[in-house]
Amino acid sequence: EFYSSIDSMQDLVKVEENLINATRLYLEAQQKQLYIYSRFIQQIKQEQKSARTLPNLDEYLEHPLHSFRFLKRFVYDWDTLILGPIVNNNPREEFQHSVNDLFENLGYPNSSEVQGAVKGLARLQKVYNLTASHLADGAIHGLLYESQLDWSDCYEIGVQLFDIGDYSKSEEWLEEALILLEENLEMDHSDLYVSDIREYLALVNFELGHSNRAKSLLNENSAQLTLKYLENSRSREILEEGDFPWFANYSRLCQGKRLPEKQDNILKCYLDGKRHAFFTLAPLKVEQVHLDPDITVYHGVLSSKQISSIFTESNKKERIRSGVAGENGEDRTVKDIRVSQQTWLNYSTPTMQYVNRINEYICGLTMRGAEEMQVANYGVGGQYEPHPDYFEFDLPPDFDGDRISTSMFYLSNVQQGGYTVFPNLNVFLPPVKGSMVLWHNLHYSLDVDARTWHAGCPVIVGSKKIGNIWMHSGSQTFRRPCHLISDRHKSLAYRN
Ligand SMILES: O=C(O)CCC(=O)C(=O)O
Ligand SMILES: [Fe+2]
Repeated sequence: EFYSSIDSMQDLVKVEENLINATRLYLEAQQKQLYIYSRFIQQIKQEQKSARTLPNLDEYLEHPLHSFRFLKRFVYDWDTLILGPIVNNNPREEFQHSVNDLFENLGYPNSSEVQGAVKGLARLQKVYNLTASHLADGAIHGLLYESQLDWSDCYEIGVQLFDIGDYSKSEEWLEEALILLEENLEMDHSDLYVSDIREYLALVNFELGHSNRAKSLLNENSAQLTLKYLENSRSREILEEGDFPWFANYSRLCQGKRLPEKQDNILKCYLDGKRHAFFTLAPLKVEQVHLDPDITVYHGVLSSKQISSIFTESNKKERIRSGVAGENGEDRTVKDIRVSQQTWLNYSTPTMQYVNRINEYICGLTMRGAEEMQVANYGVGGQYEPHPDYFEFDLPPDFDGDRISTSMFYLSNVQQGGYTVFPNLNVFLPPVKGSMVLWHNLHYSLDVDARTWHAGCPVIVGSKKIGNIWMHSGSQTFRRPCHLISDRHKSLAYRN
C-alpha cells in the first residue's frame, strides 16, 4: 500500500523513474527497427524503379542475377528483416519483461490506492471545512499552493466519492468539474465530457432524493439509458452516519481553535536541570500544556542527527499499514480511523540506547516492560481518530500491566495540519521536530484515565513522522506509587 505513508509514496517515484527508462529504451529500439524496415522498403523501391526503366518487367526477371536476388529477397530478406521482427517484436517483449520485474520488486498501485487518496481529501474537507472549489484552486485552510486540480481530476474525485456512497461531496466535486470544464469548451470532445459529468450528477442527485433535478440534468436523446434507469429504480437508502459526539471539538482543535467553554489552566514553561543528573549541564526545556492530567512537551530532546539515525534503522525494516486493536479480543484490523504505516525499533543501536535512557530520565519511570518504539509515518490525509492508548480489557498477553504512559517523539515538522489533539482537554499541539510529548494514560490508582483520549489530525501538507514509546504499569510500583485516596473518580464522567 502506498497512499497511507509518504515514505511509501516515495518508493512510487522510483517505480515511475524505472517506467520512464523502460519506455525510453523501448522507443529507441522500436525507432531502430522502424528505420531498418523503411530502408529495406526503399531499397526494393529503388530496384523496382530501375526494373521499370527496361521495356518490360519480364526482361528484368529473365536476367539470372535479377531472378536470384528476387527470390532470395522472399526467402531470406523479407523474413529476417521484416516479417520475423514485426511478428516477434523484441522491443515489446523486453519492455514487458522489465516492467514485470519492476512491478514484482517495487509494486504498482491499483484503484484502491486512488480511493484511499480520495478518502483522504474528503477527510481534509470535513475536518478543516474546505470546499471542493478552494481545494481545486490549491487554497487550503488559509494558504495558497501552486498545485491545482483540473476538471478531469475533480471528475475522478466525484466519481470515486459516488462509488463509496458519499453523495453530497460527490455532487460538490462534479459541480466543480463542470465549472472547470466550461472554461475549456474549445477542447476536443468537451461536449461529450459535459454530458458524462451531467449523467453522474443526475445519478448523485437521484441518490440524494432530488429526482426532478436528476431528470433535468439528463439529455433526452443521449442519456436515454440513464433516464430509463432512474425511472425504474429507487434511490439507495442513505445511511446518514451522523457525526460522532467528539467530532465538533476534534475538528475545532485540529484547526488550531480552542474550545470556548473550557477554562484554561495556568501553565508555565521552564528549564529543569534537577530532574536527573543528566540534565545538570543541559536543562530540560519544559512546556506544560495541561495540568491534571498532566500533558507536557519537552523541547529539543532529539537532534536532527539522532532522528536521521532512527530513520536509517526504520528504513531497513518493512513498513506495515497501522492497525487498531480489534473489538472483543479480535485480531488487529485495518480501518480508516487510522491511516499510517509503521515499524518497530528495539533499543540496540547507540541512538536507540540514548532514546531509551532519555525517556527514563524524563518520565521517571522504568523502561522495564516498555514496548519497542513504534515509528509511524502518515500519508495523504493520514490521521488517527480519537482513541485512548490504554487497553483496559483486552490486555495483550505479553503486556506487564497496561500502557501507563505515552512518550510521543515528533520526528518531523508538518507543513500544515497533523496536530495532536486532546478533545476532552482543549489541547492542540502542532508537531515540532525533536520534541517529545508525555502524558499518563492511567491514574495513580492504575485505573484508566479517559480524559486522555487523543488524536492525530489529518495531515494537510507534509509527511508526519512520530515515534511512540509506551511504558507499562507492571514495574512502576515505586516509581509512581498510588495515592492514599484513589484518584479514579476524576475521569469517571468521561467514560462511556
Ligand atoms: O499522530 C499523533 O499525533 C497521535 C498518534 C497516536 O495517538 C498514536 O499513535 O497512538
Ligand atoms: Fe495514541
